Amino acid sequence: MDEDTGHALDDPLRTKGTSFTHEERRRLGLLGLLPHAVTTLDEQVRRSWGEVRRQATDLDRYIYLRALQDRNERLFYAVLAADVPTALPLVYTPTVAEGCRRFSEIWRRPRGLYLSWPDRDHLAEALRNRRQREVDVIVVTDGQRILGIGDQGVGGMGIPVGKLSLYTLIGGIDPARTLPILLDVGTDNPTLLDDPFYLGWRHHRIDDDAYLAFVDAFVAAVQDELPDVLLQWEDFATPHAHPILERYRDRLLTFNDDIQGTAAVALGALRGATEVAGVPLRDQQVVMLGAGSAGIGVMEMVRQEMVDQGLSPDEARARCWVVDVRGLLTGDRDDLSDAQRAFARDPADVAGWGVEGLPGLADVVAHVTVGVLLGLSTAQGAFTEDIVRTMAGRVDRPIVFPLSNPTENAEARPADLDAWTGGRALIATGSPFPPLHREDGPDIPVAQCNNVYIFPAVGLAVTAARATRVTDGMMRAAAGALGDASPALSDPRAPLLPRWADVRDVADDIALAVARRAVADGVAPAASDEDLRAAVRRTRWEPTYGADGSA
Ligand SMILES: NC(=O)c1ccc[n+]([C@@H]2O[C@H](COP(=O)([O-])OP(=O)(O)OC[C@H]3O[C@@H](n4cnc5c(N)ncnc54)[C@H](O)[C@@H]3O)[C@@H](O)[C@H]2O)c1
Ligand SMILES: O=C(O)C[C@H](O)C(=O)O
Ligand SMILES: [Mg+2]
Repeated sequence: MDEDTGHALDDPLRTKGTSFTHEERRRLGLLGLLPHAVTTLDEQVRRSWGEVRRQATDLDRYIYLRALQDRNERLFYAVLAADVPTALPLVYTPTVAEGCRRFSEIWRRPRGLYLSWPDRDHLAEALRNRRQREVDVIVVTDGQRILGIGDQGVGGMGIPVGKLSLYTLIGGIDPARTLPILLDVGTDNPTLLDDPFYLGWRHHRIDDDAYLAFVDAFVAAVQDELPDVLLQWEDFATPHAHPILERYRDRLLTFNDDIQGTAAVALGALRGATEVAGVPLRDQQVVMLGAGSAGIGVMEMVRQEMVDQGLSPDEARARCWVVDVRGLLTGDRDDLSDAQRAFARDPADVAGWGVEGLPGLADVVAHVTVGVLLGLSTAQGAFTEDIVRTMAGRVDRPIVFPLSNPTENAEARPADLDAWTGGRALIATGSPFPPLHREDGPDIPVAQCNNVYIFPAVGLAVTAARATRVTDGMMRAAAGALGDASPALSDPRAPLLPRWADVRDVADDIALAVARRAVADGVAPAASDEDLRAAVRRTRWEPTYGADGSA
């Protein structure tokens, strides 16, 4: 935003509202425009939390906080920082799902860029109209696969907005340098197409070559305008997610959060879990329910980790089982993508099971000593009592991660998993759940195995280190540093992932590890550890008021 023409009171990046001092009010032409009292940021934060609590529903809290973000960004981030565990589910998963569903109904003010198919010949012009001149991070979606709730069309914008607010809260990226983008290529959601208030382009989705040409044109415009930006792909449908990542990953500073960020957080959580279970990943049989971009992304990294732990690629593959809506991925199926085919089992592996047709999850768990059960399937309740009890009958500490979002899509509820396994299950979920109750001690928080532990730190790392690519090694480094920070490594009763109170410190550690790896991989300028640590510290933006109204 142009600082010279904007009014300090109305510019969300500059305003302090009632915290402008009397001297600033005189100097900035604000005298008389505010009530007399001068409040501190801390008082504004407490007052805002009172307002948040007073709202009737979480959707109302989301609307309140989004409006605050549009009004006064520093206050918004100070509010979030004051109570991260309470704020996170309100601005992010799961409430953001409702915010996306009802996007057109609750619309207030524009934020970010809407690049629509009818404007396809003017994408560069639209990009030049952005309010932020310099941009460190773009999060872009086309709204087709929002969390586990499907096609939300233009309503998908809630996701880039929410993700970028966590880039700032957790990764310290300056909010003035973040840009949410929605590629509006239509929607196939009949409810939205029939909704008189729908704000997107009312048309069925453009697909195939025309879609790819549109994405190409978008990327070309970004490369022209913002060549150094980190471009994060988010919530693209699986048939587009992998091809898009492969198309651009060697040409841009880019990654797909659902594929790579999810893999890194899952591997990080598995570190503490396998440690407590006393069985390293290389000795586990791992089952994934769901063969979409998220599930396959996680299994790729799991397999790579098994190889790093000493297995051959074939031995590692033999420990991986992937089940989708039809059943087990097997080599005789003709409906698998290349990425899925890498996990297809030889039909001979299961021939002796006596199952007619493709084995399902229950069959796999009945015939294999499964130690790790992961869910990225969107299938509510798919980890049934029978399946979990069978698993728990074979292994001492079953590792069970129902990772689908939002809450209602989870494959199981932690309290049920806890009950069915007599408290032996090692659990992490994608969405937040209440802590597990213990008669003989304090409640145990359930780790939220969500890529929010990863992407803000990756953004901080590439910005600080001035990286030009996101390599697989950098994502592995993120997983490793997160795993090292697991509270379960020192206390087997502790959650598998760091507490929210520590998440910003952990992001610094992850960022340092990722930056180091970027230098080692030759995709960032040479720098010592000390330089990188200083760069991470320097890059971090904090939600405080400057000495006057101009900063
Ligand atoms: N925790 C996290 O950080 C995180 C990150 C990314 C994605 N996710 C969640 O993962 C889920 C999947 O995302 P995606 O992009 O891979 O989706 P997707 O729709 O591409 O894939 C879903 C997969 O699950 C399978 N499936 C669907 N119903 C099933 C059923 N009843 N039984 C067995 N398999 C079934 C499908 O065949 C498909 O392979 C979403 O809910 C998303 O929110 C969570
Ligand atoms: O957005 C989230 O909460 C995680 C993940 O990116 C998802 O798509 O579910
Ligand atoms: Mg996502």
